[in-house]
Amino acid sequence: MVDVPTVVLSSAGTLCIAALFFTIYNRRRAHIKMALSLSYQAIKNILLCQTKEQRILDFVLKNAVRGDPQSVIDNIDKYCSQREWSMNVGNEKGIILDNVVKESNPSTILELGTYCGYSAVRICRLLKPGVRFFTVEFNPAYAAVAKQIIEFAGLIDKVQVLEGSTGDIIPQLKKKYEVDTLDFVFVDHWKDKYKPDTQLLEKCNLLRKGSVVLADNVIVPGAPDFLEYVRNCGKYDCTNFPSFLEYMDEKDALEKAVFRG
Ligand SMILES: C[S@@+](CC[C@H](N)C(=O)[O-])C[C@H]1O[C@@H](n2cnc3c(N)ncnc32)[C@H](O)[C@@H]1O
Repeated sequence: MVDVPTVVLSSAGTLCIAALFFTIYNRRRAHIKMALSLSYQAIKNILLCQTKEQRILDFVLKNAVRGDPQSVIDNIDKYCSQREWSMNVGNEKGIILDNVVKESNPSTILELGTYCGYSAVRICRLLKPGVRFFTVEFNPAYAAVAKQIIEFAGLIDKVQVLEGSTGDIIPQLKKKYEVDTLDFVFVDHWKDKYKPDTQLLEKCNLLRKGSVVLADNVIVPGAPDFLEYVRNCGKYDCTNFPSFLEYMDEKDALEKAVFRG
């Protein structure tokens, strides 16, 4: 015999659980999609005995034009939008990055987080001769792929890939790399390091009045402590550039913080 109160209660319970899952999915949609995509890639890596970054490199070597940075960028975007999601800044935010680089016309640039070298190629293709560009990466496998991609793009003379953690390398920039101050910093490494590394740049006197700090992914994965700091510490003039997460239909943004000196 059907027990009506039990059926009603269990249906209500099922509905509540479904609503809860739906809410969590909606709030964390980008994170869930990324996690699913990365799990699929991890299985593919094991089956093919090759990393995704090596597959990106192979695709570039096979399809892009040697010495043509734009064709390198286009082919990375093609691979990552059509085949395997990757954490490059991507084309939509890349256009904002291009505009901020062009308008600040930098002579000395630091990038925190190289990965496969996509943004390094993207930035360096816009730079006049003689500009110094340093990019920091602590994963040796990523740094090796980045160097090959940068070399293929014809930009190896413009770029110094510094292998190590940002916390170790930033304090060495003045003495070891003869950097006076930085005109432009692209912050795109692990999000919990955005705020401490920005403060480290200040502490090491690497920022001057007008230095531009441009941070990616301030919405997804998000860097709330960094945003709170640059917007409220009184040392920066901030502008937010809303956009979309690389290769996904999810809102993200870049934050530009100009040091007041
Ligand atoms: C989002 S990816 C960089 C993407 C790249 N800027 C682009 O758009 O093509 C972040 C990279 O930062 C590196 N990374 C994270 N924390 C770091 C740290 N503290 N020091 C050096 N590299 C770091 C990671 O290994 C990863 O390759």
